[in-house]
Amino acid sequence: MASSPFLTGVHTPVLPAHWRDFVALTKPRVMTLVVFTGLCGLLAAPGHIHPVLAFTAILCIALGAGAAASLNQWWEADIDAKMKRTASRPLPAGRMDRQAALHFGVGLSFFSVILMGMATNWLASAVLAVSILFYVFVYTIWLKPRTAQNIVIGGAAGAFPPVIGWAAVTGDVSALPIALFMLIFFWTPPHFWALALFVKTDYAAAGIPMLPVVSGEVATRRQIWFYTAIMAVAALAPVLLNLTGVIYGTTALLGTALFALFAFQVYRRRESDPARMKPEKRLFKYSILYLFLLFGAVVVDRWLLA
Ligand code: HEM
Ligand SMILES: CC(C)=CCC/C(C)=C/CC/C(C)=C/COP(=O)(O)OP(=O)(O)O
Repeated sequence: MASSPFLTGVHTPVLPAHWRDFVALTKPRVMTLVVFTGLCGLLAAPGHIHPVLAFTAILCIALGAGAAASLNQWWEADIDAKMKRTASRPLPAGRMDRQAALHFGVGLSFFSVILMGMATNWLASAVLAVSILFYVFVYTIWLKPRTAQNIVIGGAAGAFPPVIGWAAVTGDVSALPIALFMLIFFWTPPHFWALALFVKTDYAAAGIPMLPVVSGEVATRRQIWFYTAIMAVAALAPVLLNLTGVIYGTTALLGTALFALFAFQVYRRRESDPARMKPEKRLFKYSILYLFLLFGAVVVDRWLLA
């Protein structure tokens, strides 16, 4: 973009942003999995919800997650500008005014939370509100710039969608959605730190105290392994507690064994072998497939065994 006399700073151009930039602001690729886990929570819940209301509930999760992502980028425009991975986002690239991102994020937050309450119930609406507030205030504003454990606690925000989906149908929260919350909660550290191992130079440049930057690679690899072990317990908990059936049981067992193998390879790794995909990259990619598979299995189980 050519520089404009109306610019008040690098990140605050005066121009109407393209609709595509508003879509980009919602981090659509990451949110596919967020929405999928919410959908699975909804489909696994006992009871009945009208398809139109079910669709509205999932739409609200998507809009709420998009709103939270927009507010995250509104707050982090300067940080994003310093990292190669994020420098081309609408705000650091100067394609959108910061105020527009703020208004979009706040407006969408209210819209999604209120619509959720009107279409389903106010428990689902309240949990959606908590997850947005948690991502923006607890993770983005408070923990992320301060501690290397930022994603462990702050990552809880991303674990709420299955609880929201479940609550939208049942109006309450029981053992299975709590187990699914735990699964995502303990999945997040290996998911993110695996990625942080191969983009850590970016976080160092932006002054964000991500674990590999602060404690080094060896400690990060150890922590990935540690959280994978806890995640394995969370993944198998629904089976042990008899909350799911044989399809989830088999998927969780095999899927988690492979996750543990990849995490162990990350833990053991000392030197790079340029000929092969880095173990951390493999673990990161697999972490996404893993969650899709396990959540899908919860739903298949519920519908086949119903
Ligand atoms: C605080 C917690 C988390 C952090 C810091 C984190 C960070 C990241 C980062 C930096 C990427 C790289 C790609 C990008 O920037 O678009 C990524 C990718 C991804 N994350 Fe996470 N993540 C977290 C939690 C989650 C959760 C809870 C989910 C869904 C349940 C999720 C799903 C994904 C997916 C699907 C991708 C791949 C996107 C693509 O294909 O480009 N993440 N994550
Ligand atoms: C329903 C609802 C509100 C869900 C929230 C979903 C949620 C919190 C997902 C977390 C995933 C995510 C985009 C992390 C990025 O971290 P980052 O922002 O530190 O990544 P960056 O370095 O790419 O900006």
